[in-house]
Amino acid sequence: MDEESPSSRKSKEIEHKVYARVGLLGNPSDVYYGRTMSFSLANFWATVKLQPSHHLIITPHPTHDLVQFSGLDHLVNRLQSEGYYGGVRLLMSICKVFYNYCNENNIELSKENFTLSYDTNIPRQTGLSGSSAIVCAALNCLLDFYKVRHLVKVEIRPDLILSAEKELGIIAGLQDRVAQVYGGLVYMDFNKDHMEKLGHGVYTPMDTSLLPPLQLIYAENPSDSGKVHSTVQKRWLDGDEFIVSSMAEVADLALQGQTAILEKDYSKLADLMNRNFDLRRSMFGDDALGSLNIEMVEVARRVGAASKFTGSGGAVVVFCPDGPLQVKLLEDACKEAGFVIQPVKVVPSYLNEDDLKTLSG
Ligand SMILES: Nc1ncnc2c1ncn2[C@@H]1O[C@H](COP(=O)(O)OP(=O)(O)O)[C@@H](O)[C@H]1O
Ligand SMILES: O=C(O)[C@H]1O[C@H](OP(=O)(O)O)[C@H](O)[C@@H](O)[C@@H]1O
Ligand SMILES: [Mg+2]
Repeated sequence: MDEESPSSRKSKEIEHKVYARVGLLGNPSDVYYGRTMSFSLANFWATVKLQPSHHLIITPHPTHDLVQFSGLDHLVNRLQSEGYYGGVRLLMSICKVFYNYCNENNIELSKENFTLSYDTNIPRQTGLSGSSAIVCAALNCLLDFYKVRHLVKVEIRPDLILSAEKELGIIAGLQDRVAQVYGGLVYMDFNKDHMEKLGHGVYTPMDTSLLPPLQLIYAENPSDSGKVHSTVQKRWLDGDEFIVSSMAEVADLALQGQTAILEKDYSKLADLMNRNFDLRRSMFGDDALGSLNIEMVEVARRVGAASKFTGSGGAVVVFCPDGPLQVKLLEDACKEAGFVIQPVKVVPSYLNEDDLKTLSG
């Protein structure tokens, strides 16, 4: 085989950055044929780098995929706080899903190999979609490396990213992946008819400047979306009436929220956000949500702000309807409680021309 010079390999290097996401309204109904409104969060991101190489190599991250420890106590502490998994399995899984999708759709892939590595500053397992940011960035690298971006429709990409996580037994929904493929603020309808007919939801990008200033609170608090969802998913599949009707109400909040945002009716938005969390709490129960997560929501509510989880737990999105003085009160309360608070920065849509050409309609 031809030996390439290091500089020629470097010039073929591909890197993609994908941001965290905030579920603003309607989550977790995306897992249950509902609706959500979510946006891509500029505060945190994951990057995946692809370099052409002789063999196909998945590089473990030096800290997120730690395999060398100072001793047994270090190993055990690490497993207790962060669990067994980092991002390697995510990268492997998206490679498999991508390869199978291309095969099934007669998309020819050249025989070249690559080395994939990743980095992320998205707080780990905090419901900010750290997992799908890594998968989405890797998919973007593969699409460009094999030059098949124009052959894989934008609407299908969130399904591929989700399949990569389902493959690993992680229960998750599409909202994260849609926000991360599209960028910006997106209203999503996962109605069963659409999903069955089209194979994906209906995604409507919205103007991010319609959003009021929002705050993000988070804690170092790994929560596993798969574990959090498992009991509720089982009850939903069994047709549990309370779960089915509550989930339908959660989905309806996103529909009402779309109108509220378009009309800049922010007091309505505040009510919808609060109701969203209250419904989650009644369905999942306090034990599954965890006291620290509940406290993050309550800290905000004690200063009169509206708050809810960004994802399945670990981070909270807050709206202070009374403005900067209320934000200051919230900052003080977070400091006292030991939570990190940051103003939300929203990422504008980042579909490029090739992506837009694949959009149907
Ligand atoms: N920051 C991270 N670095 C490395 N791997 C991560 C990170 N966050 C999540 N993962 C991987 O993704 C899996 C699922 O994470 P998940 O519970 O969905 O968290 P999140 O809310 O961040 O998406 C984890 O078990 C782990 O394998
Ligand atoms: O429970 C939720 O709101 C979300 O949980 C998962 O996101 P995560 O960031 O991993 O907590 C899931 O992937 C989403 O689809 C749910 O809406
Ligand atoms: Mg996740």
